Amino acid sequence: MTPGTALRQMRETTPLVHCITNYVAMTIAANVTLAAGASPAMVHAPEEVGDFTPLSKALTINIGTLSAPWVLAMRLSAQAARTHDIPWVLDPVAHFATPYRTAVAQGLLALEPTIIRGNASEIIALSGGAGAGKGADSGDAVADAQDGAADLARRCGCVVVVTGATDFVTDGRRRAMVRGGSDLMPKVTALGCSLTALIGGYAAVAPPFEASVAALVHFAEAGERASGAAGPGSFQVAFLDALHRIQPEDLGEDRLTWL
Ligand SMILES: Nc1ncnc2c1ncn2[C@@H]1O[C@H](COP(=O)(O)OP(=O)(O)O)[C@@H](O)[C@H]1O
Ligand SMILES: Cc1ncsc1CCOP(=O)(O)O
Ligand SMILES: [Mg+2]
Repeated sequence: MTPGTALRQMRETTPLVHCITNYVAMTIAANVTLAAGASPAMVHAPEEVGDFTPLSKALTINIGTLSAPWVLAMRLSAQAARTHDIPWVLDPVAHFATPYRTAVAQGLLALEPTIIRGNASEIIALSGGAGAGKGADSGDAVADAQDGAADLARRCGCVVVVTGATDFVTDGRRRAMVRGGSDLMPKVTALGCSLTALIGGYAAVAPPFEASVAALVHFAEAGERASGAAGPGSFQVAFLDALHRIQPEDLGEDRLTWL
């Protein structure tokens, strides 16, 4: 499925995306997902996620701001997604930073995410390498994460997305890069988390690899359109507008390079 077709289907069906994300990201991730064309719901109480996930067309789990009840909710919803065959996306924010975070990420990995999306430092560490990341921001180049990402994809039977100046996506067999965006994107907090939520929206209507590519192309196009902004503040506004204004025919596959 092409990115344009995926966007058309997402907008026609406005899939409900169950998002468990962090306190920093909640508003922008919801706005990004809405602007692009899906319907996000931020639901994280352990008491209700087991009932809510099965109502959704996709689930996204982001470990940015953890605490024990959230971790329980993450596990319960990932288990529900597996039981009901709902695609789910893992965003392992800074999972290497503390033993607690590492253990939570490994526990979620065992629940077989459909797609993993992280920056280069996160994916290098998740694939067993030693990255330069310290917190939520990457300290590594996407190129250095590619082989580890492909190994991780094969080992986990999932699609792995590595983001940065140029993005990379692999299912362990196919490898593609997506170019575009703006160097203002890493200056706005939680855009990576927002991309994870949007990948959920696309995963509701397209197979995991194609869904990932479509979300990356949509972000790359919107980032480029907003790149004339004076700084990160007005960029965020222009980026949301661009996500909304982009039409299926704007999502050309010319941004994609097969490796
Ligand atoms: N230097 C850059 N140039 C263009 N786009 C970028 C750049 N850095 C990050 N992006 C884009 O920003 C989005 C978030 O990616 P990233 O910053 O890697 O995630 P995270 O916020 O999780 O660290 C992605 O769409 C990515 O393509
Ligand atoms: C700053 C911060 N701290 C904990 S989660 C978070 C947001 C990270 O967002 P992203 O990974 O998209 O930059
Ligand atoms: Mg991130």
